[in-house]
Amino acid sequence: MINKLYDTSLSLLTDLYQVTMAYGYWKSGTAEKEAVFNLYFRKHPFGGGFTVACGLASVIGYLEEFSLSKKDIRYLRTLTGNDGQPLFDEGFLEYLANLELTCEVEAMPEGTVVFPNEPLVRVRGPILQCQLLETPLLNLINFQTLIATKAARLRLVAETDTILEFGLRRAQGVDGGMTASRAAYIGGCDATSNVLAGKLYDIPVRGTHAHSWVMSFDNELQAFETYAGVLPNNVTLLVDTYDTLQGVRHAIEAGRQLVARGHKLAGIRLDSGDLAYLSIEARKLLDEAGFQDTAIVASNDLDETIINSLKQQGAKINVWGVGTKLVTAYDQPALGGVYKLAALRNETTGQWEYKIKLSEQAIKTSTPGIQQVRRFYELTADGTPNFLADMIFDEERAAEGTVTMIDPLDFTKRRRFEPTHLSEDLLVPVFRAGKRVYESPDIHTIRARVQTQMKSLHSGVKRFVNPHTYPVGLEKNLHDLKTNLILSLREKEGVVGR
Ligand SMILES: Nc1ncnc2c1ncn2[C@@H]1O[C@H](COP(=O)(O)OP(=O)(O)OP(=O)(O)O)[C@@H](O)[C@H]1O
Ligand SMILES: O=P(O)(O)OC[C@H]1O[C@H](OP(=O)(O)OP(=O)(O)O)[C@H](O)[C@@H]1O
Ligand SMILES: O=C(O)c1cccnc1
Repeated sequence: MINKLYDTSLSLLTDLYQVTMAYGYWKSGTAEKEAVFNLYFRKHPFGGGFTVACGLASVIGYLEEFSLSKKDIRYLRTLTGNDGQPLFDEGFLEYLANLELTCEVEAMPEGTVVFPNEPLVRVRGPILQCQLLETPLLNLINFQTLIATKAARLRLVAETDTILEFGLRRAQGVDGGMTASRAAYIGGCDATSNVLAGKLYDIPVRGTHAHSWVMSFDNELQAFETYAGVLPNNVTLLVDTYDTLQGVRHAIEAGRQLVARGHKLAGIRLDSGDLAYLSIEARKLLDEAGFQDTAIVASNDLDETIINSLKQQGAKINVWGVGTKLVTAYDQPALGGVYKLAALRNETTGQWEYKIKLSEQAIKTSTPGIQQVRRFYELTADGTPNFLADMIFDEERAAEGTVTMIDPLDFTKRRRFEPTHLSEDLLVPVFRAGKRVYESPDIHTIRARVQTQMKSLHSGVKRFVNPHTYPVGLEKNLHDLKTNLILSLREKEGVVGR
């Protein structure tokens, strides 16, 4: 998908330090060592209790296209160190020029509801390759996941109302706008004003008109009549250019002419003032004039908090136009996803060596292992799954039979699940030996997945204020492995430090 936007190789879309480390691995003869990296985040965005995974389609596009072009190599050749000498030698550049990805990639399908510390993507392969992918994978997953989550929050408050994404004009550049439009649709918006996103991603496009249309006429009524005459099948009139309620009366007049010609007044749009009061008054005027089916669209710096408040005030708004605060994730501009080394194969013994990054903060200590996530659920009376808990386990050390899941922040909190318990493993194979083995569902299917996943989440987890923490634990073998690694590392580092 991103490759549709850029007519250039994106293989250098990485941080320099990934390339210098790759050089280091190559030079020291460890480039082919088999490694496992997990991509995960530590904290839900927006103070929420859930996150919606998004961006895998871009990751797949990136990985499938990965190949350093002659121009890429020529550029790398120009890079110099602080002595003015080339950073990389020719042998390495030749290695990169011929590099084909051979990694295995597992990932959560887009639209999956995910939780802190769960791998959204797992990459296994030669460490040099895994390392180069750190930055692009984070770039592609972090932002899209953030926006899909924001949109899912909007969907929660908007309930069955229509949400239009209007963000392109204030998005973070071209790519920010394009990927935000896609992620916003996946998260729960119904359509976008972004025409290129409509074309490239098959998202429905919708829109009204701007104040300039009204201002370009001698008077508002003339502007409305002309618009209705030109586009009788797409008439949503912006009524607040001069006086909102007077604007509604003008819209009704233009609407009557439309009806006389066999068309309808689809909507009016409010873009300023007290949206609760104005929508209630506008609704009365429209209903009294027989325009019960005419929708009231509202826009103006909306977000989930304002929409929630407007609903509580009894606002009569059916369509929410949300731009800036959605596509820029205004209140939290980044998801803090990270990509950490979790295991390295010892070439002599053939065994995995588990890796961990220690931190003063327990939450920042990474979890080792070739991780998979098992989601336990039950079926409610109407057959809807009800998610109970997620268990992170090491695929190569999974316990047989009854499993014990341990809360990573409090080892005394444990849950047991019988092997017969309903469950689903969330990471699916995406690449095998560098070849794609997974077909991304179409965007509408991904969007529908978000809503079915959200239905399976307990309402407390979806609450905005002090949400309930969904249980995510480590399977006992993985918990023990992690604890022992921490203890032995502390001991080792302590000895070195003395
Ligand atoms: N009844 C309401 N309750 C809560 N928030 C509201 C209500 N009505 C409008 N808002 C929000 O309050 C903010 C008001 O924006 P602003 O200060 O720009 O006022 P305005 O009347 O829209 O002026 P402007 O013409 O400059 O856009 C917007 O984010 C809007 O969505
Ligand atoms: O407020 P957002 O959520 O970003 O939604 C998009 C905004 O873009 C348009 O305004 P415009 O760019 O004409 O400027 P305005 O902010 O002065 O209305 C539209 O009228 C909305 O107000
Ligand atoms: O179509 C609209 O009403 C629209 C589009 C972009 C931004 N604001 C409004």
